Amino acid sequence: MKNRKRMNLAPIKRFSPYLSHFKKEIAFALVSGLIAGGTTVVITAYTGKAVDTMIGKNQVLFSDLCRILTLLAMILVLSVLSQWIIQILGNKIAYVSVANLRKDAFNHLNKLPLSYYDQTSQGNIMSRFTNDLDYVSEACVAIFNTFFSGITIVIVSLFAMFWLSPLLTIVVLIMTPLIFLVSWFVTKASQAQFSKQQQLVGDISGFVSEVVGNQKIVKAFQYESSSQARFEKMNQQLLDWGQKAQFYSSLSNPTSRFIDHIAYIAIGLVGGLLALKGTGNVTIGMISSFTIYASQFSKPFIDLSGITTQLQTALAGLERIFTMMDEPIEAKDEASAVVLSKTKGNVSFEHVFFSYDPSRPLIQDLQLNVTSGQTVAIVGKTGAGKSTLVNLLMRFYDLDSGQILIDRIPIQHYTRDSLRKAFGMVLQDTWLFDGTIKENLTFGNPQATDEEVIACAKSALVHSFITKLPHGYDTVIGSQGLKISEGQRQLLTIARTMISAPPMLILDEATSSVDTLTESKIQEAFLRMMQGKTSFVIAHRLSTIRSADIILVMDAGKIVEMGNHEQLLKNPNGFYSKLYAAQFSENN
Ligand SMILES: Nc1ncnc2c1ncn2[C@@H]1O[C@H](COP(=O)(O)OP(=O)(O)OP(=O)(O)O)[C@@H](O)[C@H]1O
Repeated sequence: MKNRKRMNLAPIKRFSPYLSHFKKEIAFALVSGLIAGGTTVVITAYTGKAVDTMIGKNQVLFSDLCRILTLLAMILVLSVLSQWIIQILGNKIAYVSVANLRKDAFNHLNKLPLSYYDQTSQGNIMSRFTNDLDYVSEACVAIFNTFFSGITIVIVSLFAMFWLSPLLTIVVLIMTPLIFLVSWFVTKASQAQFSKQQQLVGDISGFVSEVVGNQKIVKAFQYESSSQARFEKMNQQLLDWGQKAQFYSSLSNPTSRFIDHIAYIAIGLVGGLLALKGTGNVTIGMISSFTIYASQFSKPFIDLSGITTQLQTALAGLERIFTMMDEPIEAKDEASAVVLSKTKGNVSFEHVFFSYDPSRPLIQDLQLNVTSGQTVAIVGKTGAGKSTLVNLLMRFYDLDSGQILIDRIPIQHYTRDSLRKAFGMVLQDTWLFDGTIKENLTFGNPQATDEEVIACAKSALVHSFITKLPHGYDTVIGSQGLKISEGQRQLLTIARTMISAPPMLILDEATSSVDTLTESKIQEAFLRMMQGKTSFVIAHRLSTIRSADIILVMDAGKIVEMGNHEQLLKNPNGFYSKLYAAQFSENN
């Protein structure tokens, strides 16, 4: 059986509260729609009357004609004004309600747990906020504009036509479904091409951003010609579909005009016969009014046929955004949760079990006690679970069972914000935003004084670099400003963490892309920052590992060995000894 695509109207119900803020505007737009529809119909009737004042050569009733034309001009102003008001109100209702929905959706997005981001691609999330919501606002504008004036025009012109001539009205009513059907078929054919085109545009922009964002890799692997070929293939496809879409949509105007004209002919023919027979007081003016009524009556139907596919696309967009808004947010803080303001930095893991995917157990029965000021170096092969440990400390994910305690209180008894604030994080991916160096440095502590900022920058060994820049601490960095090296970025993030003065630290030692001098600077800055603070370091440098109070050796989510450097080396067959021999003995 053919699988028919049905319109799912549930998203409209869900979207209606966003429209309900605009009751006044909707009422006003409906009144304006009534005026616009009414005046359009009256204008048509008076145009017919004006024609009837010009019966033939030397038979023009000038005074009547002038009176009708003056009246027509006044009604025309009213009609244009009311249509303009409808458009303004329609735009306002559409764009403000979609802006409110976008705000709520972003607010929800901010509260979603990391697991949602793990499962959903970035492009997918972004397209909901851009394309999908754009379709919704465009469809809203189109619907409001068609709806508010269209409905009244259809109703009033139908009454006017019946009042003038029921027989001619039947002719119009027979033609209207035909006009609607033809426009609907043409729109459907072109929209099918347009939506294929839209999807391909999305694919092309994804491809271009991937190639642009990975230019170094593209160049290093000489991917240019393959990427060019792939791009050209997509581009050609886009051109083909675009041309097809344009071909079908170019049919829309001539076909609906053609049927319109057939309707005119039918009205002229039937009207002429009636006039000749003297049936129903049909006049030439009335026939000319009727041709206009016929096109006014059918226009909203033609518009409607154009909107149905637009509406479908918008509904699909609404559904996607609401699906995202239905995703469960991070569990709220417990009602009795306290703020972790001053911590001594005692951290323990008690029988912690955790897995990202229940079918693949990861952290199993992890036990660890860290006392205030200790440095914990976490080492292990790739995929051992080092970053996972950090994710759990920050409560990015909740445990399957067991407890993590800070100062003997389970972390879920603290507010999430205060818990995360208690840790300063410096990861491999340095994050700096477009802005001045000072703004970047004080991001975590906007109240920091200039003296504090400078002291921390000195301690992070980045002050002299900053002062040599053209505008010192006010130098703008980022895409619009100065480009800085990876090592400098690292030092700036270290300074930023020092300025926000967190009681505990989570560090991921970057090993790549810096020269030896910068490397030793970063290491020194790290050590200064760690002084006296409980620190968890995903460690790659031998010196950090050797000087750590506790070395956690992880494998497949378990702590396989624990102790300090000397203790662990005592077991020559142990995991650490082997790791040490493999990775560090040369440097030693
Ligand atoms: N968000 C996630 N969703 C599902 N599985 C994940 C997720 N993050 C990590 N994993 C899996 O959990 C395991 C441990 O990953 P983790 O990132 O903690 O290792 P790691 O020791 O930090 O590795 P590396 O040194 O390579 O960074 C891996 O098998 C990884 O595939």
